[in-house]
Amino acid sequence: MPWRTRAKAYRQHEDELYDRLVREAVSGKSSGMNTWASEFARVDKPEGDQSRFMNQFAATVKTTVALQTFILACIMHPEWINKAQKQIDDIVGPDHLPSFADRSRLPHIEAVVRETVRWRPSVRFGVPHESTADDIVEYNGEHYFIPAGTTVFDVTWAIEHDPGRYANPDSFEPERFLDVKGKLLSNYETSSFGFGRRICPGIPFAEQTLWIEIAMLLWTFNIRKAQGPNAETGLAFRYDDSDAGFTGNITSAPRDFPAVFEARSVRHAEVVRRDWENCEKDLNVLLPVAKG
Ligand code: HEM
Repeated sequence: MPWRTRAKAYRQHEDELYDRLVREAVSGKSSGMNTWASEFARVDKPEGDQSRFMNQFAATVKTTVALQTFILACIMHPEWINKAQKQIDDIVGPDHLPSFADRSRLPHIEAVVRETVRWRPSVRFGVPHESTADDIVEYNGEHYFIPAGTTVFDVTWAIEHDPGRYANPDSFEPERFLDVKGKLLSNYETSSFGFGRRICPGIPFAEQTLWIEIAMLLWTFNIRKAQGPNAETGLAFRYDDSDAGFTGNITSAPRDFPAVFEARSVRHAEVVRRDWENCEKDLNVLLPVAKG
């Protein structure tokens, strides 16, 4: 069966599954509880069908925002790129794209993924939760009373930018996750995917997706600022990785920016074209390669 027809069938299957999961979450059937999802969906909103909001949340939070953030980091903090590309070149070589089979031997790419979700978390204020009972929380020797019914935000950005945890938190430095021998530090934890019972269940999927996308992008391209004037203003584009450079409500994505992707060599371009042609012909060619 041609891959587009199969992909359509998968998509339909996925939509049905997703709709069912949303219906069960909204009705409280899945957890037997009065969930945030059901409360949110019950209240009439001018935007209409709330399942669309949830759909959009899952879709946009995914890896898209993190990948845009990664590209902005390549442009604004490029100091680490040579080292990461050297590791890819040493391990993978010039004749094929990286695959998951290389993952354990490319700790630098793993560190780039960790730094991407730390540096500018896609959900920087977390997702609001409502406390179900009175609670007392201890923080830095102080005790705080949180009454039942309080809306609580876990401000991921503040945690990931705590200078007590990370030196120069505003700077993109994947090496912070590596020891002096270039091995991954073992004490990794992140708040970028939330906390506790409702922590993001998509973490392995998100990390794997980001890993393979970042590895392939770095293997293939040099990514740099666009030169020359902005077509709209006639001025050089002003890149911005501050708060003002990001936009969104629950998710926080970089504002649109131009980027140049330059194949690292003629050979790299040939390999990518060859793989692209193969996977255009048959998805079965791509999947085993991606699985490694
Ligand atoms: C870089 C990518 C991603 C980031 C930064 C991210 C982040 C988050 C955050 C912060 C939450 C809220 C957790 C909380 O309430 O404490 C969340 C929830 C959720 N995420 Fe993700 N996520 C990502 C990718 C994904 C992917 C790929 C999937 C699905 C395959 C996914 C599925 C979900 C679901 C279903 C929830 C709701 C969980 C619940 O309320 O029980 N996420 N995510």
